[in-house]
Amino acid sequence: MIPELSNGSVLMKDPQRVQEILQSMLKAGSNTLQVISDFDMTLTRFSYNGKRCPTCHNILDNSKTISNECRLKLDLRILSCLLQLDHLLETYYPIEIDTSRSVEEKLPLMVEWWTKAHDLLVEQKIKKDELAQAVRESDAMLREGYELFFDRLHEQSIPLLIFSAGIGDILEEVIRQANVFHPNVKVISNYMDFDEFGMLRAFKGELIHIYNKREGALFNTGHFKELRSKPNVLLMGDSLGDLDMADGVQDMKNILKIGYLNDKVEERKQSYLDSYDIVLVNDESLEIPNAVLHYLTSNK
Ligand SMILES: Nc1ccn([C@@H]2O[C@H](COP(=O)(O)O)[C@@H](O)[C@H]2O)c(=O)n1
Repeated sequence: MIPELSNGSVLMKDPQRVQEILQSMLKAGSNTLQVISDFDMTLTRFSYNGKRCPTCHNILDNSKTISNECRLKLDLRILSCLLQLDHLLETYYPIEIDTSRSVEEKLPLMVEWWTKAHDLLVEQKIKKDELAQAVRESDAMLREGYELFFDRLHEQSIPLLIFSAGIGDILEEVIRQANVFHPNVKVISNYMDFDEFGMLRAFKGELIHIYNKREGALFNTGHFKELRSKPNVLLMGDSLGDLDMADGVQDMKNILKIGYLNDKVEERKQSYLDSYDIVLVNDESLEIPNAVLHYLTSNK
């Protein structure tokens, strides 16, 4: 067994099954492996020094660049938008992680959250060239060990699909500024549509939220067809909706699912143990995915 799997933050319902999946994937070889990962709160930290870290959406909500400009212009309408975005987070995030509500009950409310937030962002007239500074000034942080994670996947030519219900333009900027946006990384997410003056006017394509990643995966069959020779999947997520991210994979042989349980641990522990092979509780690092990748690529 991988020694790191004995860490205190690691929970497994069936360690024997994890061992079998790992052995089967090792035998198949790392040239048959692809990684599919969620972004917010999976590749990025959930908290740092006791303070919540921002999601892609929050980076814009909290942006000093954007809000300072609004203040300078004394544009109260835009300032009120920023307050409304904060209010949306306070209203809808507790619903997202509420274990007493079913997915069916939450789904329309999640669509409502994403739609209202995107409408408010469009109202703010965000400029494309403000995004890099908003990310630079933000508290967004990739999890500890991210260089090793991204660099090893790149060196070993293992494709990494980042499948996010966040904002693709922001997510790309975060990994670009961290110097890990390597050519083996592909992103499926919500992308901004800018007008000819570089002003945000809409979001492109179908909305991706936390409960429709299956549709998103099936819509992107082209990507998965290209990876037909890679039927072994390491999946990483932080919500139960992330479990659908590999639904487009062609002729899957093995899948190892690693789930970060960041919040409401006691209420959600059992459902995570029932759904993910490895559950990482309050773990702000990529130590376990890195140990798994080290194991799977060690005999190449
Ligand atoms: N207006 C919004 C909508 C969603 N979020 C959070 O973003 C996360 C989605 O991104 P993934 O990379 O995890 O797919 C989701 O968990 C929401 O909490 C937000 O902050 N603001």
